Amino acid sequence: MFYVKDLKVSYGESQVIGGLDLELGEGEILAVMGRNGMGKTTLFKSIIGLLSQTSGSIELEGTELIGMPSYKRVRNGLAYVPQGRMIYPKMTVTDNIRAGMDVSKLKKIPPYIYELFPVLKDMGKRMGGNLSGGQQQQLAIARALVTQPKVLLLDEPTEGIQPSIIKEMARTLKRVRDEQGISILVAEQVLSFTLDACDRFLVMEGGAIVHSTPRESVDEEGIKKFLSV
Ligand SMILES: Nc1ncnc2c1ncn2[C@@H]1O[C@H](COP(=O)(O)OP(=O)(O)OP(=O)(O)O)[C@@H](O)[C@H]1O
Repeated sequence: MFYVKDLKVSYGESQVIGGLDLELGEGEILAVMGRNGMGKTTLFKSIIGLLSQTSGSIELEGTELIGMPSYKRVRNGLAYVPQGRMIYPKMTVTDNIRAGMDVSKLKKIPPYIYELFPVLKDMGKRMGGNLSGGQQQQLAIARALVTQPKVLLLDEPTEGIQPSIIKEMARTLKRVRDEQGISILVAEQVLSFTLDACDRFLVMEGGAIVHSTPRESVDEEGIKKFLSV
């Protein structure tokens, strides 16, 4: 349902991704793993349309997204939670969630958002910036979900989050997939999290995919080697 084909991305003269292919299946949770600087964020930013020097094909349910500005990609069913979350710190939690609703034309925050993230209901009137890291990550995911995407892109969602909350986030992602039918592409360095959450694993090195394996046959030691410096 979602394909990236022969994706090339450059910053000025330097090509960081040189012809990458990937496929995300219907209802799949796919991990893109790799050390810092291997190109995960560049891949995600180019998929959502934040980088201008991008070529190739990015196709969502038959629609070509290359060349479209980000807001049109979101209207076509992509949602993006960037690394560092980027919630609005001086807006309330409720208004942060509502910020995603222009796209979907939802009038009310759907009940499933609060079923997934009860804390966001309790803290609705607080400023986004006053939430803990884990709560801000939940808020960023909630804001992405109210756009009613087909594909959710998450860039290092566990960064700066406590281990107990990381476990909970893996369960949440599976609920999002199971209950909302959303396919998920997640960039990560934390293997315990992707082992809990993901159906398939890709490893990026130097802007290319160098390893691909389904969850059932994952070689943990092999992936750890890719992740260690
Ligand atoms: N704005 C930029 N201009 C020039 N080069 C960049 C820019 N952003 C990233 N790069 C380079 O592109 C490569 C890939 O970086 P990228 O941030 O995509 O990696 P990453 O795997 O997401 O790492 P991290 O986990 O640290 O975000 C690196 O060599 C980086 O130095």
